[in-house]
Amino acid sequence: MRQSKFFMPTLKEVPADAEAVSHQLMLRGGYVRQVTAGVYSYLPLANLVLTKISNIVREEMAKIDAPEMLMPIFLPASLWQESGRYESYGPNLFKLVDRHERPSILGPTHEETFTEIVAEELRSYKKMPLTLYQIQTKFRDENRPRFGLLRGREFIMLDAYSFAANEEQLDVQYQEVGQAFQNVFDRVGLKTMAIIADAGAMGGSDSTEYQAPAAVGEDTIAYTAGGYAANIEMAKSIDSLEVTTEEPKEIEKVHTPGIKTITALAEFMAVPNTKIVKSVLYRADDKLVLVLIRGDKQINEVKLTNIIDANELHVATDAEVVELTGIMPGGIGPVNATFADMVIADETIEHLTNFVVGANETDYQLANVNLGRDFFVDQFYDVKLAEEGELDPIGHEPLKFTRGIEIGHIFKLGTRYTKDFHANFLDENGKEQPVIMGSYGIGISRLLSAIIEQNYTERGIAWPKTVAPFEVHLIQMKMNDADQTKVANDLYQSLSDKYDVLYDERNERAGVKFADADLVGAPVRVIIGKKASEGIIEVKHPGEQDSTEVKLTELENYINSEIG
Ligand SMILES: O=C(C[C@@H]1CCCCN1)Cn1cnc2cc(Cl)c(F)cc2c1=O
Ligand SMILES: [Mg+2]
Repeated sequence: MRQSKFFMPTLKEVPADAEAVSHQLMLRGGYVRQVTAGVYSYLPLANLVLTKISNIVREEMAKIDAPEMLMPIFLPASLWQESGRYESYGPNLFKLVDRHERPSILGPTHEETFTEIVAEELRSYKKMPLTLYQIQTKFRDENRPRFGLLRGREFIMLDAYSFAANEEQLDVQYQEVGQAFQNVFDRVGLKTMAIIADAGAMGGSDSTEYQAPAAVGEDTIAYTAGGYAANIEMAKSIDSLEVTTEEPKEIEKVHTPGIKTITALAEFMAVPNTKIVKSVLYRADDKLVLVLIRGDKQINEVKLTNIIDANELHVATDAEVVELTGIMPGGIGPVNATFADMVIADETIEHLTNFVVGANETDYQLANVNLGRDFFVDQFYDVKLAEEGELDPIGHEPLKFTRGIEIGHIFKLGTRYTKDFHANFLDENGKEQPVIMGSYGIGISRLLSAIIEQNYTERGIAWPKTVAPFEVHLIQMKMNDADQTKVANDLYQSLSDKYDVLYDERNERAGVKFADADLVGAPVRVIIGKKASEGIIEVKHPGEQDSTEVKLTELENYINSEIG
Protein backbone atom coordinates (compact mmCIF):
# COMPACT_ATOMS: atom_id res chain seq x y z
CA MET A 1 0.00 0.00 0.00
CA ARG A 2 1.42 3.45 -0.89
CA GLN A 3 0.97 5.66 2.16
CA SER A 4 0.11 8.72 0.04
CA LYS A 5 -3.00 6.80 -1.00
CA PHE A 6 -3.76 5.31 2.45
CA PHE A 7 -6.34 6.85 4.82
CA MET A 8 -5.21 7.32 8.44
CA PRO A 9 -6.37 10.74 9.65
CA THR A 10 -3.91 11.26 12.53
CA LEU A 11 -4.50 13.72 15.36
CA LYS A 12 -1.86 15.70 17.24
CA GLU A 13 -4.03 16.02 20.35
CA VAL A 14 -6.74 13.71 21.65
CA PRO A 15 -10.03 14.76 23.28
CA ALA A 16 -9.77 15.04 27.06
CA ASP A 17 -12.46 12.42 27.55
CA ALA A 18 -10.26 9.73 25.97
CA GLU A 19 -8.84 8.30 29.19
CA ALA A 20 -7.69 4.82 28.14
CA VAL A 21 -4.32 4.70 26.37
CA SER A 22 -5.75 2.40 23.70
CA HIS A 23 -8.54 4.89 23.05
CA GLN A 24 -6.06 7.79 22.79
CA LEU A 25 -3.74 5.91 20.44
CA MET A 26 -6.58 4.70 18.20
CA LEU A 27 -7.85 8.27 17.88
CA ARG A 28 -4.38 9.75 17.34
CA GLY A 29 -3.49 7.08 14.78
CA GLY A 30 -6.74 7.42 12.83
CA TYR A 31 -7.83 3.84 13.67
CA VAL A 32 -11.33 4.85 14.77
CA ARG A 33 -13.64 7.83 14.86
CA GLN A 34 -16.56 8.17 17.23
CA VAL A 35 -19.89 8.64 15.43
CA THR A 36 -21.92 8.96 18.61
CA ALA A 37 -21.54 7.81 22.24
CA GLY A 38 -20.18 4.28 22.24
CA VAL A 39 -20.46 3.92 18.45
CA TYR A 40 -17.30 3.98 16.31
CA SER A 41 -16.27 3.83 12.68
CA TYR A 42 -13.42 1.42 12.05
CA LEU A 43 -11.07 3.25 9.68
CA PRO A 44 -8.63 1.28 7.49
CA LEU A 45 -5.97 0.62 10.16
CA ALA A 46 -8.49 -0.79 12.64
CA ASN A 47 -10.25 -2.70 9.88
CA LEU A 48 -6.99 -4.36 8.85
CA VAL A 49 -6.41 -5.51 12.44
CA LEU A 50 -10.03 -6.69 12.85
CA THR A 51 -9.71 -8.71 9.63
CA LYS A 52 -6.53 -10.44 10.82
CA ILE A 53 -8.07 -11.22 14.22
CA SER A 54 -11.24 -12.56 12.58
CA ASN A 55 -9.27 -14.78 10.23
CA ILE A 56 -7.35 -16.27 13.16
CA VAL A 57 -10.71 -16.91 14.85
CA ARG A 58 -12.02 -18.60 11.69
CA GLU A 59 -8.98 -20.88 11.52
CA GLU A 60 -9.38 -21.94 15.14
CA MET A 61 -13.12 -22.54 14.86
CA ALA A 62 -12.62 -24.54 11.66
CA LYS A 63 -10.18 -26.76 13.57
CA ILE A 64 -13.04 -27.80 15.90
CA ASP A 65 -15.44 -28.29 12.96
CA ALA A 66 -17.66 -25.34 13.84
CA PRO A 67 -19.32 -23.84 10.74
CA GLU A 68 -19.63 -20.05 10.54
CA MET A 69 -23.03 -18.42 10.01
CA LEU A 70 -24.33 -14.85 10.05
CA MET A 71 -27.56 -13.98 11.86
CA PRO A 72 -29.69 -10.85 11.62
CA ILE A 73 -29.06 -7.93 13.95
CA PHE A 74 -32.69 -6.80 13.63
CA LEU A 75 -34.87 -9.29 15.52
CA PRO A 76 -38.59 -9.57 16.33
CA ALA A 77 -39.40 -8.95 20.00
CA SER A 78 -41.56 -12.10 19.88
CA LEU A 79 -38.42 -14.24 19.84
CA TRP A 80 -37.25 -12.61 23.09
CA GLN A 81 -40.70 -12.68 24.60
CA GLU A 82 -40.66 -16.47 24.12
CA SER A 83 -37.47 -16.71 26.23
CA GLY A 84 -38.68 -14.12 28.71
CA ARG A 85 -35.64 -11.94 28.14
CA TYR A 86 -37.54 -9.14 26.40
CA GLU A 87 -38.63 -7.80 29.79
CA SER A 88 -35.76 -8.95 32.01
CA TYR A 89 -32.89 -7.14 30.30
CA GLY A 90 -34.05 -3.61 30.94
CA PRO A 91 -32.75 -0.49 29.23
CA ASN A 92 -29.62 -2.14 27.80
CA LEU A 93 -31.83 -4.01 25.34
CA PHE A 94 -32.27 -1.75 22.33
CA LYS A 95 -35.97 -1.77 21.44
CA LEU A 96 -37.56 -0.25 18.35
CA VAL A 97 -40.66 -0.65 16.22
CA ASP A 98 -40.78 -1.18 12.49
CA ARG A 99 -43.06 0.70 10.08
CA HIS A 100 -45.93 -1.64 10.96
CA GLU A 101 -45.43 -0.84 14.64
CA ARG A 102 -44.12 -4.35 15.28
CA PRO A 103 -41.93 -4.40 18.45
CA SER A 104 -38.35 -5.35 17.54
CA ILE A 105 -34.84 -5.31 19.00
CA LEU A 106 -31.22 -4.94 17.90
CA GLY A 107 -29.53 -8.18 18.96
CA PRO A 108 -27.25 -7.95 22.05
CA THR A 109 -26.56 -11.70 21.83
CA HIS A 110 -28.18 -14.54 19.93
CA GLU A 111 -29.08 -17.52 22.12
CA GLU A 112 -32.74 -17.32 21.04
CA THR A 113 -31.94 -16.84 17.36
CA PHE A 114 -29.63 -19.84 17.10
CA THR A 115 -31.86 -22.03 19.28
CA GLU A 116 -34.96 -21.36 17.21
CA ILE A 117 -33.24 -22.27 13.97
CA VAL A 118 -31.64 -25.39 15.38
CA ALA A 119 -34.79 -26.47 17.22
CA GLU A 120 -36.42 -27.42 13.91
CA GLU A 121 -33.41 -29.41 12.78
CA LEU A 122 -31.98 -31.39 15.70
CA ARG A 123 -34.67 -34.04 16.02
CA SER A 124 -32.26 -36.93 16.54
CA TYR A 125 -29.26 -37.52 18.82
CA LYS A 126 -27.37 -38.57 15.66
CA LYS A 127 -27.17 -34.91 14.59
CA MET A 128 -25.25 -33.89 17.70
CA PRO A 129 -22.84 -32.70 19.00
CA LEU A 130 -22.97 -29.52 16.88
CA THR A 131 -21.29 -26.12 17.40
CA LEU A 132 -22.15 -23.07 15.27
CA TYR A 133 -20.78 -19.52 15.40
CA GLN A 134 -20.86 -16.07 13.89
CA ILE A 135 -18.73 -12.94 13.94
CA GLN A 136 -21.24 -10.10 14.11
CA THR A 137 -22.12 -6.68 15.38
CA LYS A 138 -24.02 -6.57 18.64
CA PHE A 139 -25.93 -3.72 20.21
CA ARG A 140 -26.25 -3.05 23.95
CA ASP A 141 -27.51 0.37 24.98
CA GLU A 142 -24.90 0.88 27.74
CA ASN A 143 -25.73 3.69 30.12
CA ARG A 144 -22.12 4.93 30.23
CA PRO A 145 -20.07 3.80 27.22
CA ARG A 146 -16.38 4.52 27.94
CA PHE A 147 -12.75 3.76 27.12
CA GLY A 148 -13.39 3.67 23.39
CA LEU A 149 -13.90 0.13 22.08
CA LEU A 150 -13.57 -1.33 25.58
CA ARG A 151 -17.19 -0.55 26.44
CA GLY A 152 -19.13 0.47 23.35
CA ARG A 153 -22.82 0.30 22.55
CA GLU A 154 -22.22 -1.31 19.18
CA PHE A 155 -19.39 -3.86 19.08
CA ILE A 156 -18.18 -6.90 17.20
CA MET A 157 -18.48 -10.26 18.94
CA LEU A 158 -17.73 -13.82 18.06
CA ASP A 159 -20.63 -15.74 19.52
CA ALA A 160 -20.75 -19.52 19.32
CA TYR A 161 -23.50 -21.90 20.42
CA SER A 162 -23.17 -25.61 21.05
CA PHE A 163 -25.92 -28.24 20.98
CA ALA A 164 -25.56 -31.65 22.61
CA ALA A 165 -27.56 -34.76 23.41
CA ASN A 166 -26.03 -35.14 26.88
CA GLU A 167 -23.82 -33.48 29.51
CA GLU A 168 -20.74 -35.46 28.44
CA GLN A 169 -20.95 -34.02 24.93
CA LEU A 170 -21.42 -30.52 26.38
CA ASP A 171 -18.33 -30.98 28.58
CA VAL A 172 -16.29 -31.86 25.48
CA GLN A 173 -17.68 -28.88 23.54
CA TYR A 174 -17.00 -26.52 26.46
CA GLN A 175 -13.40 -27.74 26.60
CA GLU A 176 -12.94 -27.63 22.79
CA VAL A 177 -14.33 -24.12 22.34
CA GLY A 178 -12.43 -22.93 25.41
CA GLN A 179 -9.21 -24.29 23.93
CA ALA A 180 -9.99 -22.70 20.54
CA PHE A 181 -10.47 -19.37 22.31
CA GLN A 182 -7.22 -19.80 24.20
CA ASN A 183 -5.46 -20.53 20.88
CA VAL A 184 -6.93 -17.31 19.44
CA PHE A 185 -5.68 -15.24 22.37
CA ASP A 186 -2.23 -16.83 22.20
CA ARG A 187 -2.02 -16.27 18.44
CA VAL A 188 -3.06 -12.62 18.58
CA GLY A 189 -0.30 -12.07 21.15
CA LEU A 190 -2.54 -11.41 24.14
CA LYS A 191 -1.59 -12.44 27.67
CA THR A 192 -4.78 -13.88 29.19
CA MET A 193 -6.08 -15.73 32.25
CA ALA A 194 -8.98 -18.20 32.17
CA ILE A 195 -10.84 -17.58 35.43
CA ILE A 196 -13.83 -18.85 37.40
CA ALA A 197 -16.66 -16.41 36.67
CA ASP A 198 -20.24 -15.61 37.55
CA ALA A 199 -22.76 -16.82 34.99
CA GLY A 200 -25.01 -13.91 35.97
CA ALA A 201 -28.45 -13.94 34.38
CA MET A 202 -27.37 -16.73 32.05
CA GLY A 203 -27.95 -19.22 34.84
CA GLY A 204 -26.61 -22.62 33.98
CA SER A 205 -23.64 -24.09 35.80
CA ASP A 206 -19.99 -23.42 34.97
CA SER A 207 -18.83 -20.24 33.35
CA THR A 208 -15.27 -19.24 32.50
CA GLU A 209 -14.12 -15.72 31.71
CA TYR A 210 -11.01 -14.96 29.68
CA GLN A 211 -9.35 -11.88 31.10
CA ALA A 212 -6.51 -9.78 29.68
CA PRO A 213 -4.55 -8.31 32.60
CA ALA A 214 -4.42 -4.53 32.10
CA ALA A 215 -4.44 -1.48 34.39
CA VAL A 216 -7.52 -0.06 32.64
CA GLY A 217 -9.49 -3.29 33.10
CA GLU A 218 -12.81 -2.97 34.92
CA ASP A 219 -12.65 -6.42 36.52
CA THR A 220 -10.63 -7.57 39.52
CA ILE A 221 -9.03 -11.00 39.27
CA ALA A 222 -7.99 -12.94 42.38
CA TYR A 223 -5.19 -15.37 41.54
CA THR A 224 -2.27 -17.28 43.00
CA ALA A 225 1.04 -18.51 41.63
CA GLY A 226 -0.35 -22.03 42.02
CA GLY A 227 -2.96 -21.48 39.34
CA TYR A 228 -6.11 -20.50 41.23
CA ALA A 229 -7.82 -17.68 39.31
CA ALA A 230 -11.31 -16.26 39.80
CA ASN A 231 -13.21 -13.09 39.16
CA ILE A 232 -13.43 -11.30 42.54
CA GLU A 233 -17.20 -11.73 42.21
CA MET A 234 -16.70 -15.46 42.67
CA ALA A 235 -13.33 -15.79 44.38
CA LYS A 236 -13.26 -18.00 47.48
CA SER A 237 -10.77 -17.66 50.32
CA ILE A 238 -9.94 -19.46 53.54
CA ASP A 239 -10.93 -17.53 56.66
CA SER A 240 -7.70 -16.46 58.32
CA LEU A 241 -9.13 -15.91 61.83
CA GLU A 242 -8.36 -18.43 64.56
CA VAL A 243 -11.75 -18.62 66.33
CA THR A 244 -11.49 -19.43 70.04
CA THR A 245 -14.63 -20.91 71.61
CA GLU A 246 -15.62 -19.43 74.99
CA GLU A 247 -18.28 -20.44 77.55
CA PRO A 248 -21.52 -18.62 76.63
CA LYS A 249 -22.00 -15.56 78.86
CA GLU A 250 -25.21 -13.82 79.94
CA ILE A 251 -26.65 -11.66 77.13
CA GLU A 252 -26.38 -7.94 77.88
CA LYS A 253 -28.26 -4.99 76.32
CA VAL A 254 -25.95 -2.01 75.85
CA HIS A 255 -26.90 1.62 75.09
CA THR A 256 -24.64 2.86 72.30
CA PRO A 257 -25.86 6.38 71.48
CA GLY A 258 -24.30 7.98 68.38
CA ILE A 259 -22.13 4.97 67.54
CA LYS A 260 -22.34 4.65 63.76
CA THR A 261 -19.50 2.44 62.57
CA ILE A 262 -18.14 -1.02 63.31
CA THR A 263 -14.80 0.50 64.30
CA ALA A 264 -16.44 2.92 66.74
CA LEU A 265 -18.64 0.13 68.11
CA ALA A 266 -15.66 -2.21 68.60
CA GLU A 267 -13.87 0.54 70.52
CA PHE A 268 -16.95 1.40 72.60
CA MET A 269 -17.57 -2.28 73.48
CA ALA A 270 -13.82 -2.87 73.96
CA VAL A 271 -13.88 -5.91 71.66
CA PRO A 272 -12.09 -6.62 68.34
CA ASN A 273 -14.25 -6.13 65.23
CA THR A 274 -14.13 -9.92 64.80
CA LYS A 275 -16.45 -10.16 67.84
CA ILE A 276 -19.00 -7.97 66.11
CA VAL A 277 -21.56 -9.40 63.68
CA LYS A 278 -22.74 -6.93 61.04
CA SER A 279 -26.43 -7.13 60.11
CA VAL A 280 -27.16 -5.69 56.67
CA LEU A 281 -30.67 -5.50 55.25
CA TYR A 282 -31.12 -6.18 51.52
CA ARG A 283 -34.09 -5.91 49.22
CA ALA A 284 -33.95 -8.91 46.85
CA ASP A 285 -36.72 -8.46 44.30
CA ASP A 286 -39.69 -8.22 46.72
CA LYS A 287 -38.04 -9.97 49.69
CA LEU A 288 -36.33 -8.48 52.74
CA VAL A 289 -33.13 -10.39 53.42
CA LEU A 290 -31.04 -9.89 56.56
CA VAL A 291 -27.38 -10.76 55.91
CA LEU A 292 -25.01 -11.47 58.80
CA ILE A 293 -21.23 -11.33 58.47
CA ARG A 294 -18.30 -10.88 60.84
CA GLY A 295 -17.27 -7.27 61.45
CA ASP A 296 -13.92 -7.58 59.66
CA LYS A 297 -15.37 -8.88 56.34
CA GLN A 298 -17.34 -7.37 53.43
CA ILE A 299 -20.42 -8.86 51.76
CA ASN A 300 -19.98 -10.09 48.14
CA GLU A 301 -23.27 -9.12 46.49
CA VAL A 302 -22.76 -11.35 43.44
CA LYS A 303 -22.47 -14.43 45.67
CA LEU A 304 -25.50 -13.18 47.62
CA THR A 305 -27.53 -12.69 44.43
CA ASN A 306 -26.70 -16.20 43.26
CA ILE A 307 -27.64 -17.73 46.63
CA ILE A 308 -30.98 -15.91 46.75
CA ASP A 309 -31.39 -16.36 42.95
CA ALA A 310 -32.60 -12.77 42.83
CA ASN A 311 -33.06 -10.70 39.70
CA GLU A 312 -32.46 -7.38 41.42
CA LEU A 313 -30.69 -6.90 44.77
CA HIS A 314 -29.70 -3.77 46.63
CA VAL A 315 -28.86 -2.71 50.17
CA ALA A 316 -31.96 -1.21 51.81
CA THR A 317 -31.46 2.53 52.11
CA ASP A 318 -31.48 4.11 55.59
CA ALA A 319 -34.99 5.39 54.86
CA GLU A 320 -36.13 1.92 53.78
CA VAL A 321 -34.65 0.36 56.94
CA VAL A 322 -36.48 2.82 59.19
CA GLU A 323 -39.68 2.47 57.18
CA LEU A 324 -39.55 -1.35 57.07
CA THR A 325 -38.29 -2.04 60.61
CA GLY A 326 -38.89 1.15 62.62
CA ILE A 327 -35.22 0.91 63.66
CA MET A 328 -32.24 3.05 62.64
CA PRO A 329 -29.83 1.03 60.40
CA GLY A 330 -27.10 0.58 63.05
CA GLY A 331 -29.57 -1.04 65.43
CA ILE A 332 -30.91 -3.98 63.41
CA GLY A 333 -29.83 -7.49 64.27
CA PRO A 334 -30.77 -11.18 63.99
CA VAL A 335 -32.46 -11.64 67.42
CA ASN A 336 -36.26 -11.57 66.84
CA ALA A 337 -35.72 -10.12 63.35
CA THR A 338 -39.43 -10.51 62.56
CA PHE A 339 -39.17 -8.01 59.67
CA ALA A 340 -36.86 -10.30 57.64
CA ASP A 341 -38.22 -12.77 55.09
CA MET A 342 -34.89 -14.55 55.12
CA VAL A 343 -31.67 -14.53 57.17
CA ILE A 344 -28.44 -15.36 55.35
CA ALA A 345 -25.43 -15.95 57.63
CA ASP A 346 -21.90 -15.97 56.29
CA GLU A 347 -19.60 -18.85 57.31
CA THR A 348 -17.41 -16.40 59.24
CA ILE A 349 -19.97 -16.23 62.09
CA GLU A 350 -20.59 -19.99 62.40
CA HIS A 351 -18.05 -20.58 65.18
CA LEU A 352 -18.26 -17.22 66.93
CA THR A 353 -19.30 -17.07 70.64
CA ASN A 354 -20.27 -14.12 72.85
CA PHE A 355 -20.46 -11.65 70.01
CA VAL A 356 -22.15 -8.26 69.53
CA VAL A 357 -25.20 -7.68 67.31
CA GLY A 358 -27.77 -4.90 66.85
CA ALA A 359 -30.54 -5.16 69.46
CA ASN A 360 -33.32 -4.38 66.97
CA GLU A 361 -33.71 -1.13 68.88
CA THR A 362 -32.26 2.24 67.80
CA ASP A 363 -28.94 2.95 69.57
CA TYR A 364 -28.89 -0.42 71.38
CA GLN A 365 -26.65 -3.45 70.85
CA LEU A 366 -26.72 -6.92 72.43
CA ALA A 367 -23.42 -8.26 73.83
CA ASN A 368 -22.56 -11.92 74.54
CA VAL A 369 -24.96 -13.20 71.89
CA ASN A 370 -24.66 -16.89 71.00
CA LEU A 371 -25.95 -18.93 68.07
CA GLY A 372 -28.55 -21.56 68.88
CA ARG A 373 -29.42 -19.88 72.19
CA ASP A 374 -30.30 -16.33 71.13
CA PHE A 375 -31.07 -16.90 67.43
CA PHE A 376 -30.96 -19.75 64.98
CA VAL A 377 -29.45 -19.97 61.48
CA ASP A 378 -30.61 -22.84 59.35
CA GLN A 379 -27.75 -22.66 56.81
CA PHE A 380 -24.37 -20.89 56.54
CA TYR A 381 -23.16 -19.62 53.15
CA ASP A 382 -20.01 -18.12 51.69
CA VAL A 383 -21.05 -14.53 51.00
CA LYS A 384 -17.79 -12.84 51.90
CA LEU A 385 -15.64 -10.79 49.53
CA ALA A 386 -12.23 -12.46 49.21
CA GLU A 387 -9.32 -10.25 50.27
CA GLU A 388 -5.77 -9.98 48.94
CA GLY A 389 -3.44 -12.12 51.05
CA GLU A 390 -6.09 -14.60 52.17
CA LEU A 391 -5.37 -18.18 51.14
CA ASP A 392 -7.08 -19.67 48.08
CA PRO A 393 -9.32 -22.69 48.74
CA ILE A 394 -7.34 -25.11 46.56
CA GLY A 395 -3.60 -24.49 46.77
CA HIS A 396 -3.86 -22.59 50.09
CA GLU A 397 -1.64 -19.86 48.60
CA PRO A 398 -2.03 -16.12 49.22
CA LEU A 399 -4.42 -14.42 46.79
CA LYS A 400 -3.07 -11.59 44.63
CA PHE A 401 -5.34 -9.09 42.84
CA THR A 402 -4.93 -7.62 39.36
CA ARG A 403 -7.16 -5.63 37.02
CA GLY A 404 -8.38 -7.33 33.85
CA ILE A 405 -10.29 -6.70 30.63
CA GLU A 406 -12.91 -9.40 30.03
CA ILE A 407 -12.30 -10.47 26.42
CA GLY A 408 -14.17 -13.77 26.45
CA HIS A 409 -16.80 -15.64 28.44
CA ILE A 410 -18.10 -19.17 27.99
CA PHE A 411 -21.18 -20.74 29.57
CA LYS A 412 -22.75 -24.14 30.07
CA LEU A 413 -26.40 -23.22 29.53
CA GLY A 414 -28.10 -26.61 29.82
CA THR A 415 -31.72 -26.51 28.66
CA ARG A 416 -32.47 -22.91 29.66
CA TYR A 417 -33.26 -21.87 26.07
CA THR A 418 -34.07 -25.18 24.41
CA LYS A 419 -36.99 -25.68 26.82
CA ASP A 420 -38.55 -22.36 25.76
CA PHE A 421 -38.24 -23.28 22.08
CA HIS A 422 -39.22 -26.94 22.47
CA ALA A 423 -35.90 -27.88 20.93
CA ASN A 424 -36.29 -31.58 21.69
CA PHE A 425 -34.70 -34.61 20.11
CA LEU A 426 -35.21 -38.36 20.24
CA ASP A 427 -32.39 -40.01 22.22
CA GLU A 428 -31.00 -43.46 21.41
CA ASN A 429 -33.93 -45.02 23.30
CA GLY A 430 -36.41 -43.05 21.22
CA LYS A 431 -37.24 -40.88 24.22
CA GLU A 432 -37.86 -37.15 23.69
CA GLN A 433 -35.24 -34.98 25.47
CA PRO A 434 -34.42 -31.24 25.40
CA VAL A 435 -31.19 -30.34 23.62
CA ILE A 436 -28.34 -29.26 25.95
CA MET A 437 -26.60 -25.98 25.06
CA GLY A 438 -23.50 -23.96 25.68
CA SER A 439 -22.74 -20.40 24.57
CA TYR A 440 -19.35 -18.84 24.04
CA GLY A 441 -18.18 -15.33 23.20
CA ILE A 442 -15.11 -13.26 22.38
CA GLY A 443 -15.23 -9.48 22.25
CA ILE A 444 -13.55 -9.06 18.84
CA SER A 445 -13.54 -5.26 18.74
CA ARG A 446 -12.60 -5.19 22.43
CA LEU A 447 -9.52 -7.28 21.52
CA LEU A 448 -8.14 -4.29 19.55
CA SER A 449 -8.10 -2.21 22.72
CA ALA A 450 -6.86 -5.04 24.92
CA ILE A 451 -3.94 -5.80 22.59
CA ILE A 452 -2.95 -2.12 22.54
CA GLU A 453 -3.27 -1.87 26.34
CA GLN A 454 -0.73 -4.70 26.58
CA ASN A 455 1.54 -3.51 23.72
CA TYR A 456 1.85 0.25 23.75
CA THR A 457 5.13 2.16 24.04
CA GLU A 458 5.73 5.80 24.98
CA ARG A 459 5.77 6.57 21.24
CA GLY A 460 2.85 4.48 19.99
CA ILE A 461 1.79 0.87 19.38
CA ALA A 462 3.97 -2.21 18.96
CA TRP A 463 1.50 -4.62 17.34
CA PRO A 464 2.14 -8.36 17.67
CA LYS A 465 3.24 -9.49 14.20
CA THR A 466 0.16 -11.69 13.65
CA VAL A 467 -2.34 -8.82 13.85
CA ALA A 468 -0.30 -5.74 12.84
CA PRO A 469 -2.11 -3.66 10.19
CA PHE A 470 1.10 -3.89 8.14
CA GLU A 471 4.04 -6.26 8.64
CA VAL A 472 6.72 -4.11 6.97
CA HIS A 473 6.73 -0.32 6.93
CA LEU A 474 9.09 1.06 4.24
CA ILE A 475 10.05 4.68 4.87
CA GLN A 476 11.92 6.60 2.17
CA MET A 477 13.57 9.71 3.61
CA LYS A 478 14.16 11.88 0.53
CA MET A 479 11.68 11.50 -2.30
CA ASN A 480 13.85 13.37 -4.81
CA ASP A 481 16.86 11.07 -4.29
CA ALA A 482 17.16 8.63 -7.22
CA ASP A 483 19.12 6.00 -5.25
CA GLN A 484 16.60 5.98 -2.43
CA THR A 485 13.70 5.84 -4.89
CA LYS A 486 15.25 2.88 -6.72
CA VAL A 487 16.01 0.91 -3.54
CA ALA A 488 12.61 1.70 -2.03
CA ASN A 489 10.65 0.69 -5.11
CA ASP A 490 12.63 -2.52 -5.59
CA LEU A 491 12.02 -3.43 -1.95
CA TYR A 492 8.33 -2.48 -2.21
CA GLN A 493 7.89 -4.81 -5.21
CA SER A 494 9.89 -7.71 -3.82
CA LEU A 495 8.57 -7.60 -0.23
CA SER A 496 4.93 -7.09 -1.25
CA ASP A 497 4.78 -10.63 -2.63
CA LYS A 498 5.33 -12.06 0.84
CA TYR A 499 4.34 -9.41 3.37
CA ASP A 500 1.74 -6.70 3.98
CA VAL A 501 3.83 -3.63 3.15
CA LEU A 502 3.10 0.05 3.73
CA TYR A 503 5.44 2.25 1.66
CA ASP A 504 5.74 5.79 2.95
CA GLU A 505 6.57 7.71 -0.22
CA ARG A 506 4.96 10.94 0.96
CA ASN A 507 6.66 14.31 0.65
CA GLU A 508 6.79 14.75 4.42
CA ARG A 509 9.52 15.64 6.93
CA ALA A 510 11.26 12.75 8.71
CA GLY A 511 9.63 13.68 12.02
CA VAL A 512 6.15 13.34 10.58
CA LYS A 513 6.98 10.02 8.92
CA PHE A 514 8.41 8.53 12.12
CA ALA A 515 5.59 9.81 14.29
CA ASP A 516 3.03 8.26 11.96
CA ALA A 517 5.07 5.04 11.78
CA ASP A 518 4.96 4.82 15.59
CA LEU A 519 1.16 4.86 15.38
CA VAL A 520 0.98 2.26 12.59
CA GLY A 521 3.17 0.06 14.78
CA ALA A 522 4.46 -2.37 12.12
CA PRO A 523 6.81 -5.02 13.59
CA VAL A 524 9.48 -4.25 10.96
CA ARG A 525 10.33 -0.71 9.93
CA VAL A 526 12.82 -0.26 7.04
CA ILE A 527 14.31 3.22 6.62
CA ILE A 528 15.80 3.99 3.23
CA GLY A 529 18.14 6.95 3.77
CA LYS A 530 21.39 8.44 2.55
CA LYS A 531 23.37 5.16 2.64
CA ALA A 532 20.98 3.54 0.17
CA SER A 533 23.52 4.16 -2.60
CA GLU A 534 25.97 1.99 -0.62
CA GLY A 535 23.38 -0.77 -0.30
CA ILE A 536 22.80 0.01 3.37
CA ILE A 537 19.44 0.71 4.99
CA GLU A 538 18.23 0.84 8.60
CA VAL A 539 15.73 -1.40 10.39
CA LYS A 540 13.81 -0.66 13.57
CA HIS A 541 11.47 -2.58 15.87
CA PRO A 542 8.60 -0.42 17.29
CA GLY A 543 9.51 -1.46 20.82
CA GLU A 544 13.10 -0.22 20.42
CA GLN A 545 14.35 3.35 20.63
CA ASP A 546 16.99 3.21 17.87
CA SER A 547 17.35 1.71 14.41
CA THR A 548 20.15 -0.57 13.24
CA GLU A 549 22.09 -0.45 9.95
CA VAL A 550 21.63 -3.54 7.78
CA LYS A 551 23.02 -4.47 4.35
CA LEU A 552 20.27 -4.72 1.74
CA THR A 553 21.42 -8.27 1.07
CA GLU A 554 20.69 -9.22 4.70
CA LEU A 555 17.30 -7.54 4.89
CA GLU A 556 15.27 -10.57 3.82
CA ASN A 557 16.88 -12.68 6.57
CA TYR A 558 16.25 -9.98 9.15
CA ILE A 559 12.58 -9.75 8.19
CA ASN A 560 12.22 -13.54 8.21
CA SER A 561 13.68 -13.65 11.70
CA GLU A 562 11.31 -10.91 12.88
CA ILE A 563 8.06 -12.04 11.25
CA GLY A 564 8.85 -15.43 9.76
O1 LIG B 1 -24.26 -12.42 26.14
C1 LIG B 1 -24.31 -13.05 27.14
C2 LIG B 1 -24.01 -14.51 27.23
C3 LIG B 1 -23.25 -15.03 26.05
C4 LIG B 1 -21.87 -14.41 25.97
C5 LIG B 1 -21.12 -15.15 24.88
C6 LIG B 1 -21.82 -15.11 23.57
C7 LIG B 1 -23.27 -15.54 23.68
N1 LIG B 1 -23.93 -14.85 24.79
C8 LIG B 1 -24.70 -12.44 28.46
N2 LIG B 1 -25.40 -11.18 28.19
C9 LIG B 1 -24.75 -10.01 28.41
N3 LIG B 1 -25.31 -8.83 28.20
C10 LIG B 1 -26.60 -8.77 27.72
C11 LIG B 1 -27.20 -7.52 27.47
C12 LIG B 1 -28.48 -7.48 26.99
CL1 LIG B 1 -29.23 -5.98 26.67
C13 LIG B 1 -29.20 -8.65 26.76
F1 LIG B 1 -30.44 -8.57 26.29
C14 LIG B 1 -28.63 -9.90 26.99
C15 LIG B 1 -27.33 -9.94 27.47
C16 LIG B 1 -26.67 -11.21 27.72
O2 LIG B 1 -27.22 -12.29 27.51
MG1 LIG C 1 -19.31 -11.66 30.65
